[in-house]
Amino acid sequence: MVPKPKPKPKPKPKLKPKPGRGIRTFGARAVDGRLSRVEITAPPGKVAARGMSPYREHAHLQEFSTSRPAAIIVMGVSGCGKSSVGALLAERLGLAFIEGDVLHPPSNVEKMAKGTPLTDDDRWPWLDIIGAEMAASLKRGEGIVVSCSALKKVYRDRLRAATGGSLAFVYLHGSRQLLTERMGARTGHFMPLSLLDSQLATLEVPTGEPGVVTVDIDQSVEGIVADAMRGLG
Ligand SMILES: Nc1ncnc2c1ncn2[C@@H]1O[C@H](COP(=O)(O)OP(=O)(O)OP(=O)(O)O)[C@@H](O)[C@H]1O
Ligand SMILES: O=C(O)[C@H](O)[C@@H](O)[C@H](O)[C@H](O)CO
Repeated sequence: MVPKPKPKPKPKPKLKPKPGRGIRTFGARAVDGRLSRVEITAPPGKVAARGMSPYREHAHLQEFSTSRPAAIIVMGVSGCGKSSVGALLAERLGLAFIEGDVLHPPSNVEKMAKGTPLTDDDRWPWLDIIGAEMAASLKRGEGIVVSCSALKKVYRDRLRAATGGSLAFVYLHGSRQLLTERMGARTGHFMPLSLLDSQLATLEVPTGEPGVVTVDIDQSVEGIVADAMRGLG
């Protein structure tokens, strides 16, 4: 009896990437003040990797529609330079700037002007107005810089929640002596120097919280803004 020839094993199909489908990876970069998620697609069969030269020339950068505008709060106690730094930072980033003090209910400003520190209950409505303004900007697809004391962690967390969590803080840090000098030299502002100690006592330093850049204010406004921009990345 002649043995039957064994059937030839079928050749395994070669794994072929589907046309046009490279392997994708993601990164982030700042474009015109917006934090953008970028897609890097390598040609079929290659692994995409940011900065890896063999594939770099094939890499295809594509901005995603999920790119998020930047939302930044410049924070700290009275007289630390929030308004001066916030305005210049916004200009440098090409973003709008909101002076948070103008959003205080008039009763809050009257209270501070009389030398009485604000309470949590005074600040909640104000923080909610700031949060709503920032959220509205982001919804329109616009980045925004706001000056706001944001002295306690609960206040910052409320602002983070209002903006969907994508909020950066630039914390302006300075000595009591320097703050006293700057507040003392300032004229025509409702905030009396006598409230500085209550501001410092209320401050919960944010260093170490996510998205916080701490900058020393013992330098020019330009220097502070340059440090802030480096820290923001
Ligand atoms: N880096 C700096 N060097 C010198 N002077 C500064 C600097 N930053 C701010 N100033 C001055 O210090 C004073 C306080 O600054 P600014 O009003 O910007 O602080 P602020 O944090 O917005 O204060 P507030 O919260 O009380 O409104 C102003 O007179 C401002 O011109
Ligand atoms: O939370 C607060 O106690 C206030 O926001 C103050 O910080 C002032 O608004 C500001 O500093 C103006 O001088």
